[in-house]
Amino acid sequence: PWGYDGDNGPDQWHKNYPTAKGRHQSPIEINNKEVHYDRSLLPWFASYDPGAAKTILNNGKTCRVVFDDSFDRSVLRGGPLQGVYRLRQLHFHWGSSDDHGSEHVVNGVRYAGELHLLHWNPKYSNYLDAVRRTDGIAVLAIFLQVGKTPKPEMKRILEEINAIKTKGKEAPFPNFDPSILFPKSHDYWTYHGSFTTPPCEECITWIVLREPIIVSSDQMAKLRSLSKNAENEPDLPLVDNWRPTQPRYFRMVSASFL
Ligand SMILES: NS(=O)(=O)c1ccc(NC(=O)NCCCCO)cc1
Ligand SMILES: [Zn+2]
Repeated sequence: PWGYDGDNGPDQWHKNYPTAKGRHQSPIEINNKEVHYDRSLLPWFASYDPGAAKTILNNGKTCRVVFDDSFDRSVLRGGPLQGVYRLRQLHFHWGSSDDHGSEHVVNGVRYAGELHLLHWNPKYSNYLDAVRRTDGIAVLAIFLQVGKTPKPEMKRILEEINAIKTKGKEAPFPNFDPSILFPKSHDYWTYHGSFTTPPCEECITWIVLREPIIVSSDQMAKLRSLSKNAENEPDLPLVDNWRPTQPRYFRMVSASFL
């Protein structure tokens, strides 16, 4: 199956997932020179119910928190979006050291990691139907920057890491409102793109926050202590689960800020 290593890595994905060579792939480089300020862009709002949080799991590719998305319980609205989008899961991408790991790159800057909060459009009957639509999915992306004064709210997720060390491990993760992880500023860039992993469907309205959240080097090391193998297999560190930037082609990246 696909992965991030040489033989099954991002350059090979298109062999089994032809969409990976599409014209609307993610992630991309976001460069100030090519961004268009769009003063008609509205602010975005998240209204999340902490009770919607269910479990945290290691699927061998990332660390994912799953939410109850059986009704409009935790939603994202505004920004470039029409209507509300339901929060389904959040997960992370990170590197093997603090100097890289994010998927999107801003003016040549790679961050240590990137948090993705994935939402789907309930005008479609279910998630799998939404991933087949260009306006089916909205991902809020937040950069993780290593610094001295880490965000205490990250602790809750990282404390659970010990319970999901290996692939397939899952633990209850109740009472969690991910909006506590948001940075102060809601400034964002937005563009149309894809899943950053196979099948790489081009169904995502990306909302990439300009302001990173600060995490500690120890917190990044905690993420890197996850293994991509199952419990009874040789230990393989789960690191560098990020896709390199893809060609922007004829897409416009809009900014909500000057
Ligand atoms: N990194 S990302 O673009 O936010 C992302 C989110 C979900 C997924 N995969 C996912 O939801 N799989 C479930 C069914 C996919 C439909 O083919 C892949 C990448
Ligand atoms: Zn992601």
